[in-house]
Formats: sequence, C-alpha cells, structure tokens
Amino acid sequence: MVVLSQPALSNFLLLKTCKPTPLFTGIPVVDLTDPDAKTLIVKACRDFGFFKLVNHGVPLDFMANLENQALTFFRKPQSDKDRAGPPDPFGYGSKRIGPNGDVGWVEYLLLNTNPDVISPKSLFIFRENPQIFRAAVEEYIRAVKNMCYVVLELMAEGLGIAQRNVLSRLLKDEKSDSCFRLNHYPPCPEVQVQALNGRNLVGFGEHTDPQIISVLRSNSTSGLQICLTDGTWVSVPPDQTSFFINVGDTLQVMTNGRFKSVKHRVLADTTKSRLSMIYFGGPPLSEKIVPLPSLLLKGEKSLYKEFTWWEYKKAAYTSRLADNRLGPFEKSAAD
Ligand SMILES: C=C1C[C@]23C[C@@]1(O)CC[C@H]2[C@@]12CC[C@H](O)[C@@](C)(C(=O)O1)[C@H]2[C@@H]3C(=O)O
Ligand SMILES: O=C(O)CCC(=O)C(=O)O
Ligand SMILES: [Fe+2]
Repeated sequence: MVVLSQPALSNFLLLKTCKPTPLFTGIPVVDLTDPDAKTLIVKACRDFGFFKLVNHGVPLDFMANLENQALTFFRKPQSDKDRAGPPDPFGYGSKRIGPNGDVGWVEYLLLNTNPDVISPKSLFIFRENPQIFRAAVEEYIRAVKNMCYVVLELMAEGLGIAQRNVLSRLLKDEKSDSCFRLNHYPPCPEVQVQALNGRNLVGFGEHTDPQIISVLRSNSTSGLQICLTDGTWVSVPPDQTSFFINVGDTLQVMTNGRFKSVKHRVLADTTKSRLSMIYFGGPPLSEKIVPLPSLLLKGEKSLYKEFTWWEYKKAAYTSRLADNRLGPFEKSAAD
C-alpha cells in the first residue's frame, strides 16, 4: 500500500472519520451442531441480520493457510500488486472501493468464485503468484461454500419452508454469481500523531452487501462494526476461529423484509493490520428476486418490485457504498 504524504493523508482523514465504540457482547452466536441451530439462525437474522457461527466444521488450517498466502501477496512491492489491478471489479484495488468515488484505508483482491467464468484479472493474479495461493483460495472456498449450504438449508427449515434447498440451490447453481474478497487493512500509525479528537479512520465505509449471504472470517484485529436495528453502531469482537454471517439485500427481499440486510463498516486500527476474507453468495444473474412464495402469508403482498439479480447488480454498481440500494426497488403506496 502506498504511504500517503501528510497533506494527502489529511484529505483522506477529512473524508472518512467516525467515533469509536466499545466491543459489543450481544452478538448472537449459533453453534452449527446445536439441534436448535435453525431456530437460532432465524432469530438472529430477524433481530440483527448478523450472527457469529461456531462449530462450523471448516478446518482452521484452511483459514490460516489462506491468511498466510494473502499476506504474502499484500507484502509484495506496490508495483507488483498494481499489475493485478485496477479492479474491473475483479483484481487488486487499493483505497478506491467500487467505481463511484468511495475510498477507504484498505487494499484488496476481489475474485469471482465460479471456475467457468473466472475473470481474466483473477487468472492473471493466479498466474503471477505461486500455485499454492490458488490452491489455498480454492480449498477455502470449497469448504466455506459447503458450510454455507448447510446454513441456508437450516434457515429454510427454520422459516418453516418444506423445500430445504430453496435458498441453497441458488448458490449451488453452476451459474451462481458469487465472489470472494480478501481485504487487508494496514495499520495507520500516522493517525496516532494526528489530532483526531477521538475519531477513527474508516477502512471500509458503511454499506449493506447486495447478495444473499456473506460469510466473513478475519484475523484477531477488531474493526468490524454493525448497525443495530435502533441505529446504534457497535463493534464486533473479532474471533479468528469463527465465521460472521451477514444477511444481504437479496435475502431481505426473498424474506419480504422479515430479515434485514445488516449495515456494517470497518474502522482501521492504528497498530495492527486486519486481514479479512469474505465469500459473497449470490444467485445466477437471470434469477428473479421475489419473496419466497411459501413464506408469504395469505393476502401478503411483496414489498418490492420484481427484478432479476442482474438488474439489481447493475444498479448496485452505479451506487455509492452508503446508498440505500434497495430503495428504488421498494413498492410505493401507488404500486
Ligand atoms: C461502491 C461499490 C463497491 C461495491 C459496488 C458498489 O458500487 C456498491 C456495492 C459494493 C459491494 C459491497 C459488498 C462487496 O464487498 C462488493 C464486492 C459487492 O458486491 O458490493 C462491493 C462492490 C465492490 O467493491 O466492487
Ligand atoms: O473487511 C471486512 O471485515 C468487511 C468488509 C466488507 O464488508 C466487504 O468487503 O463487503
Ligand atoms: Fe460488506
């Protein structure tokens, strides 16, 4: 990551600062081996759109191995990393998030997870880096996807839907439009010497994830915050052995608002670097995103206009991070 000169850093800080919050102890925890897991998942998705998953069955080695490979990549000289960018949206990016002017104290690799449509940028990254990097990514994603199917099947059961695979089938589909992101937040010691009046530098600005579900694993550096339903921001205690599951916008629509996509953001740390890896499970591009019919009560209407994932994604990529992306797809009283 390029070290910014003092004036450039100040501009950056002026753009993106916010108040720190203490670590929150109320994040719901779901044990995947608990016979009640399906009920706990549904409750957490209704109340928070977010939960921590333990006893998930993904080998810790896979996480550690990928973390090491990712750090090897991020420690390369800037000029080497830049050869894997700029992101299109796949590839290596630094400080610029998305195409519409968002910035953050972060560098990242964005990869697509469908081997049939692997983007030229992703192929380039793997060609230019040792095979073990690709193997670590593939091993990790395979295990996380399988775990994610189990979570989505329990979710469907917990919602009382007879067709257990009503959600998981969308990610299992060979055309599933899912992606994978490695985020590296270097420490920003310059902040220590700046008078920030107790405020923090934003690594990744507030947003909701557009897909169905996001599965996040980070190292032990804190920084992730979620917004509770009353609008309060709380800090998530990190746990490198667990996953954090986010409800995305698409799942909000498919549950007709029963689950809310969780607003979240990341604050940079002044002393420790944060490394996170996130699998974003999305449906095939042609999939119509509508509330699950078996979930709708008698007479209950969809809160949303009908759209395909492709239409939603297109709109998302013209939005800024903090925009309410579902807003334009909500039905008005006149609809
Ligand atoms: C500013 C943007 C970055 C983003 C595309 C967008 O226009 C709005 C959504 C952003 C987001 C958030 C979740 C994921 O990190 C991501 C890959 C996604 O699918 O939507 C990013 C997009 C990105 O970084 O390209
Ligand atoms: O890096 C993190 O911990 C979260 C980042 C995030 O929310 C995202 O990439 O969509
Ligand atoms: Fe996110």
